[in-house]
Amino acid sequence: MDTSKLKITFIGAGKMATAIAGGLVKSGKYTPNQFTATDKSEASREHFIEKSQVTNIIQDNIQASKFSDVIILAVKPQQIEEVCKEIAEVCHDKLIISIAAGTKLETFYKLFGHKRIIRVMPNTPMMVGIGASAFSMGEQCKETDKDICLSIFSPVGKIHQVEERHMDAVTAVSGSGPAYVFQFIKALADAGVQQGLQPEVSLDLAAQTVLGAAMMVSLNQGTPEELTKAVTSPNGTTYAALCCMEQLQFKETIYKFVEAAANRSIELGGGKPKQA
Ligand SMILES: NC(=O)C1=CN([C@@H]2O[C@H](COP(=O)(O)OP(=O)(O)OC[C@H]3O[C@@H](n4cnc5c(N)ncnc54)[C@H](O)[C@@H]3O)[C@@H](O)[C@H]2O)C=CC1
Ligand SMILES: O=C(O)[C@@H]1CCC=N1
Repeated sequence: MDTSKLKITFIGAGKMATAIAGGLVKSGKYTPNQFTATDKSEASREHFIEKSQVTNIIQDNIQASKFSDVIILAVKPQQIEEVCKEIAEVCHDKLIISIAAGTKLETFYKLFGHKRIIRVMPNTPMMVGIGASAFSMGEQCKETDKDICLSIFSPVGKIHQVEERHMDAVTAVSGSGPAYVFQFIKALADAGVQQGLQPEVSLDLAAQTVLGAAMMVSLNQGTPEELTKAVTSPNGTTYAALCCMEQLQFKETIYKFVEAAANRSIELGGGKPKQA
């Protein structure tokens, strides 16, 4: 679709809005002047301008919403209600996209008095064009609204449509996921230092290893099981490490922290976390 005339406003110009706008400008699919952003914090406004190249940033949410086709709600879940109540009067004819964790479509239907809402869960690697997002469509969205959503999130990564009941799981896997991977890279690099490597060499080897392994899965070079097998020589070094991982219940540990994130997403949406 032709997105060259699309006007998009971010309400909240924090880390995630910066990643989306910055990634889209870098992709060349959008120009900085197609975006407007608002933020109450001067530090956030300065950071957004520096990282995204978008300079059209103000403090007035109503003014910023009035003249845009699409409003992306990028404040914390705790600020969503206040912000929606503030801008609802100028958003009757606008496509609303929320990226807030937990907050349900049903909540937005009540706050805006219409159902032309899309709930998206993106992640920060959008900033470098390798994001992972999923979305659920509100009941009054037009087919062209889906095209608009794809035109915003697909130039900077992969995107899947999911049923809204799966959004808590998406949030726990790919929304929060970059943080788990950063922790893994840091721990792998620190372990290398413990084994005698220089810190910068170890960090580079760890990050490049995660990048390469993820690319192999992403490019369908094999399933994670097959690819693991190809690294593992009988009674070799990888085998020794994998035995240790199993003993330490590596997989079960991951299940547990992903469950903690999903439960928090359920809570943020006003629901009751599932019992383990
Ligand atoms: N950071 C991440 O990796 C991801 C975040 N999200 C969601 O994105 C949303 C934003 O998260 P972040 O960017 O991390 O938070 P952030 O704290 O970096 O950004 C939120 C911004 O909203 C501003 N703000 C607060 N009240 C406002 C108001 N009334 N009007 C205008 N601006 C206001 C704050 O000053 C802040 O700069 C959250 O709802 C979060 O659940 C979703 C996926 C990933
Ligand atoms: O931590 C959070 O609540 C947000 C949602 C997904 C990633 N960051």
